[in-house]
Amino acid sequence: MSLLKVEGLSKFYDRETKVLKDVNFEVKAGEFLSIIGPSGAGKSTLLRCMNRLVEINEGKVIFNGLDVGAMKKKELRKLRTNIGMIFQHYNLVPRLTVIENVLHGRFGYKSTIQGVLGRFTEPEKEQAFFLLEKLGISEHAYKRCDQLSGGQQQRVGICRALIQEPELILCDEPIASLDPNSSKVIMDYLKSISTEMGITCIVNLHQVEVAKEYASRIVGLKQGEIVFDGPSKLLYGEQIQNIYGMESRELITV
Ligand SMILES: Nc1ncnc2c1ncn2[C@@H]1O[C@H](COP(=O)(O)OP(=O)(O)OP(=O)(O)O)[C@@H](O)[C@H]1O
Repeated sequence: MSLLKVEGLSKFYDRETKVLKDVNFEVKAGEFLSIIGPSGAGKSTLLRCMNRLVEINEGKVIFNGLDVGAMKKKELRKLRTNIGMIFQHYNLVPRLTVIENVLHGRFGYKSTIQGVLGRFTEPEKEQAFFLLEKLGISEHAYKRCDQLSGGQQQRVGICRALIQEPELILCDEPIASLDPNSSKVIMDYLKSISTEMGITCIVNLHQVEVAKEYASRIVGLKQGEIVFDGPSKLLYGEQIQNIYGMESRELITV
């Protein structure tokens, strides 16, 4: 059974423009999939329909056999603990410490009062440290997040997603704000999360060459439609040109 199924998904923010048009694909547990496409193709919107950060207008998103579009508040909360998310601009609370930001990933398991009071158990704190160590940033645990570099902040974002114990991690342009060295570190960690922990990863990327290097499968989106879906090794110049159009000239070096 597939972990995620997208069936006939369409999305419009206003009546005139359909941002996603009849999108269909399935993701199996353990896959490392990249969604690529030019700016405005609908990559972020597609990712956000999967955990309903944006509402679905037509079609279905099925996660673990459950209809995401039909979920009520409580089910949606449960879904979002099961699906971690990593953002281009990290979405951390800058004035809070690294460890506090990581522990925020446990909010989905808490009552509002426990969350507000920052009541976390010892095993949760130990797990937060374990993850920070795994991601090589435990020495920064008590620093404010805004004292960290972009690459380090993104690693905090990954820890926050992992402490949720998710089955799926959605990554929305995780390296778009990072230099090449930090980008490699982040992509290597995401890959190891997938291979070592068996967590399914869907990664929106601008960089075709990075998608080809890391993802086993690529979905190419153009003006809200899937124009490529297949193994990364089968994505060549012609398909890249089809996805990116005029923008593609500088991309066809892969
Ligand atoms: N909240 C919103 N309200 C109205 N229009 C939106 C909203 N979010 C996105 N759009 C529009 O939907 C289209 C797709 O945007 P989206 O961010 O999903 O594309 P993208 O492929 O992720 O682009 P980028 O790579 O530049 O982030 C764009 O035309 C964008 O302007």
